[in-house]
Amino acid sequence: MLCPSRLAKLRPLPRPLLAAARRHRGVDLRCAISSSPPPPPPPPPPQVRLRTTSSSSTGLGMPSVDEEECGDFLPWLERKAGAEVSPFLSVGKSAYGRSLFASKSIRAGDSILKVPFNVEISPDDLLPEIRSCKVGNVAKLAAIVLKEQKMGQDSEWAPYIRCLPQPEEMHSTVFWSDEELEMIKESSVYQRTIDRKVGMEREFSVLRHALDCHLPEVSKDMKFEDFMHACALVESRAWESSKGYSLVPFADFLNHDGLAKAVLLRDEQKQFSEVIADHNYAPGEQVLISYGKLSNAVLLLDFGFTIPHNIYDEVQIQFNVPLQDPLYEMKLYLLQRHCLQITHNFGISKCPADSFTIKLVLMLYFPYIRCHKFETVSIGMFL
Ligand SMILES: C[S@@+](CC[C@H](N)C(=O)[O-])C[C@H]1O[C@@H](n2cnc3c(N)ncnc32)[C@H](O)[C@@H]1O
Repeated sequence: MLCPSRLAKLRPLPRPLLAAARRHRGVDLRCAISSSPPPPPPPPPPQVRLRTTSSSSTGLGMPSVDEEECGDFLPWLERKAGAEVSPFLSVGKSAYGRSLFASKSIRAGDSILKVPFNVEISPDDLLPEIRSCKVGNVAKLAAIVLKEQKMGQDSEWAPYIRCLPQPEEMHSTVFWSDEELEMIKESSVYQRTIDRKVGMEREFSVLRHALDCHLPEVSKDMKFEDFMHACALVESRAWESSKGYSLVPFADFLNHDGLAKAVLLRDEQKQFSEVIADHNYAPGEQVLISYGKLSNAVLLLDFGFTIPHNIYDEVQIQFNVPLQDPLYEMKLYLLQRHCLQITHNFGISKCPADSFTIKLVLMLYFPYIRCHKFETVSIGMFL
C-alpha cells in the first residue's frame, strides 16, 4: 500500500542464493493444518535483525564491490542523477545476491540514499501504443526491461540492466519445475503459481502482438522465458509509484529484513526516493530494509525466498459456515474477533456451497491457544 507522498511498498511483488532458496522449497506451508496434536508453542522469534552469514557481509571486513558486472554502475548512476546518490553505501554481494553495505559508519536517522525519480524506469518510458496495451503494469514494465536488454550497450540503462539477476539466479515459484512444484501442491502458493503462469502466457501473447507492430526489433526472437524473466525481475524489485510501478536503480539492491523499520520513502514533491537508517551500522555491515509485512507465501511467490520465524506469516484455510447455521452470525463474529486477522487481499469471500475462504495471520507464539478458544476453528485447522 502506498502512502501518498511517503511510503512505497516494494511490490510484492523480492531472492536468495540458489542454495538458500532450494533449502526452503520443501517448506510445508500447511504446517498449521496438521493432523498430529499441536506441538508446544515455539518460543518467540529472537528480536535480532537478519544478517547474512557470508564472510563478505558479516561486517568483519569491507565487502568488495562487484567490479566485474557493476564497477561502472555507481559512477553511471550519479552522472544520470546529476548528484551523489549515497555517501554511505557500496554495492557488493552477500548470501542474498547483490546487496548494499555501509561504506562508513551510519547512524540511525541518517538519510542513506536518495535516488531522483529521473533515473527510475517506469511505464512512461514506453511507446503510447504499447502503454495502452491490455496488460498489467508488471507486464508493461517487463516490456521496457526486454527492450533495454535487447539494446545492450546502447541502452541508456545498460550499467543497471547488466547488474540484474540472470534467469538461473531467480527462484520465485514460477521458475520451479513440475517436480519441485509438486512439493507445495497442497499450499495456496501452488495454485497462485499456476494462475500467475497462465496470466503471464496471456499477457505475453497480447504484448507480443503489440511489439510485433510497434517494436519488431524487440519482439524478434523473444521467447516466453524471456518475458517470464523480465516479469519476475519486475515482481521482485519494482516499487509502487504514481506511474504504476517503477524500478528504482540502486535502491533495488537492498535486501529484505522482516523486522526492519526502514522502508523506501517516496517524496512526490521533491521527486526522489529515500531511505532513512533505522539503526546504527558499522562499516561493512549489510543494510537491509523492509519490503512490507509479507508472508512467506508472498515472499516465495514473488521474491523466491522465505524467512524463518516470519512474524507476518499466514495460512489459508477453508472454513464452512452454512448460511442456515443458527449460529452463523455468532461464528463469523467470533472468527473475526478471536482467531483470525483478516487481510484485505483475501478478506472473507463467499465461495460456492456456502463456504468461506479465510486468510489468517498466524499468531506465531500461541496459535493453538488462541484457536482452542473457538473449538470449531481448531477442528477446522488441526484435523
Ligand atoms: C529487490 S532485490 C534485492 C537485490 C538482489 N539481492 C539482487 O541480487 O539484485 C530482491 C531479491 O533479493 C533477494 N533477497 C532479498 N532479501 C532476501 C532475504 N532476506 N533472504 C534471501 N534473499 C533475499 C531475493 O532474491 C529477492 O528476490
